[in-house]
Amino acid sequence: MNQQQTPTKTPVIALTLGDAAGIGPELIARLLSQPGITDGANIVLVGDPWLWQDGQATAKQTVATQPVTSLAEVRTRPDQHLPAFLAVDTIGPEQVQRSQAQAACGASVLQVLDLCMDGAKRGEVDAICFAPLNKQAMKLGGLKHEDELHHFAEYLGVTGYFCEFNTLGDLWTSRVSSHIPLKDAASVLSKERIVDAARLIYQSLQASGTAHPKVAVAAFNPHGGDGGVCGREEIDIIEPAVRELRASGFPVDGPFPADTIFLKARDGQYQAIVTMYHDQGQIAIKLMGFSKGVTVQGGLPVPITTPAHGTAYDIAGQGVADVNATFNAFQIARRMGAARRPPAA
Ligand SMILES: NC(=O)C1=CN([C@@H]2O[C@H](COP(=O)(O)OP(=O)(O)OC[C@H]3O[C@@H](n4cnc5c(N)ncnc54)[C@H](O)[C@@H]3O)[C@@H](O)[C@H]2O)C=CC1
Ligand SMILES: NCC(=O)COP(=O)(O)O
Repeated sequence: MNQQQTPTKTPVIALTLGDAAGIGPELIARLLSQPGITDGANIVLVGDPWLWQDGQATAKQTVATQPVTSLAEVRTRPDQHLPAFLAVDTIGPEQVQRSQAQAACGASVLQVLDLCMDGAKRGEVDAICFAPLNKQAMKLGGLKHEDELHHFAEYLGVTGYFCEFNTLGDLWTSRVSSHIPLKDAASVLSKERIVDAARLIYQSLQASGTAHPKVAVAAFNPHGGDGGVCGREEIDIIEPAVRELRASGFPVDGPFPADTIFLKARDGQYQAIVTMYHDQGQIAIKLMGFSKGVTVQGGLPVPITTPAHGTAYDIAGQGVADVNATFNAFQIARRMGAARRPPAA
C-alpha cells in the first residue's frame, strides 16, 4: 500500500445512486468502471442492491465492490482498491416507474443522503458526491425546503451563508438566489446576500488554492440597468454591495452586464462570477460545457458535489447518459475531501 493509500490520509468519499427513476444508477456504474477510479479515494457506494444491479445492467458494466455493514468500517479497510458497498433498503423495484417523478424515489434519496451526512458528522465520511436527484420527487417524498441544499444546511447545522457553486474547469459561479420562481428573484436581492455570495466564493477559491481570485459581480437588469432606465437594482443594491466588498478587502469588480461578463471569464479575466439568479449563470456554464459542469454545495462543513445536469428522465434506462460531469463531480469531491484529511505522518 503506498503512502497515499494509507487509511488515515485517503479521503472517504460517499457516492449515492440518486433518483431511482433517472440516469443516476447507470452513471455511477459507468463512473466506477473507469480505470484507476479508486486511486486516492476510499470510495463507499451507498444504495439499494437491486438498484445498483439495475444501474450496472443499463450501463452494461459489472463493478466489483466490497460489502461493508457500516460507514464506520470504511476508513480502515485494509484493501481499498475496490469500492465499498453499503447496502440500504430504502425503496423496492415495484415502487419505481422509470422516468417519472415519484414520492418513493424522493424519499429514498433523502434517506440515503441523510445517512451519508450522519457519517460525515461522525467523521467517517470526508466528502459526498451524489448522482442526480429530482426536486419534484423529493418534494413529493418529504423535502420541506425549496431544494436539497437548504435541507443539507439545516441537517448540518449551518448558520452562515450557503449557495450552490457551479464550476466549469477553473471558472466558478455563486448565486444570490437559486431554486425559487423567477418572478421572486428581484425581491430576494439584497446588499447583504450579494456581499455574502461574493465573500463565500472568494474565500472558497482561496481555500482551493487560488491566492488572489478575480471575482466579477453580474448585474441583474438588461445592460446593467442602463443607468437606471432599465431597472434600479444595480444602483440601489449591487453597486453598494460591490463598494462594501472592496472597502472590506475583497477586490471584486462589477456590476457587469450579465450577457457579456461570461465572455471575459471564459477568456480568463475572472475566475468567478457572482450571479443574481439561477439561469443567469447556468445557461452560460451549460452552453460552455454541458457535459463537464459540476455543482458544489457551497458553505457546508462537508464537501458535497453533484453533476450540473439532472435526472434526464427522457433518456433514463437507455444506457446513453454521458458520465463526464459525474466524473468531474467525483474528482472535485475527492480533492476537497483530501484537503480535509490530516497530512500523512
Ligand atoms: N445533480 C443534480 O442532482 C441535479 C438535479 N437536477 C434536477 O433534475 C431534474 C430534471 O432537470 P432538467 O432541467 O430537466 O435537466 P436535465 O439535466 O435532467 O435534462 C436536460 C436535458 O439534458 C439531457 N441530459 C442531462 N444529463 C445528461 C447526460 N448525462 N448525458 C446526456 N444527456 C443529458 C437530458 O436528456 C435533457 O434532454 C429536476 O428535478 C432538477 O431539479 C437538475 C440539475 C442537477
Ligand atoms: N440537485 C442539484 C441541483 O439541482 C443543482 O442544480 P443547479 O441548481 O446547479 O442547476
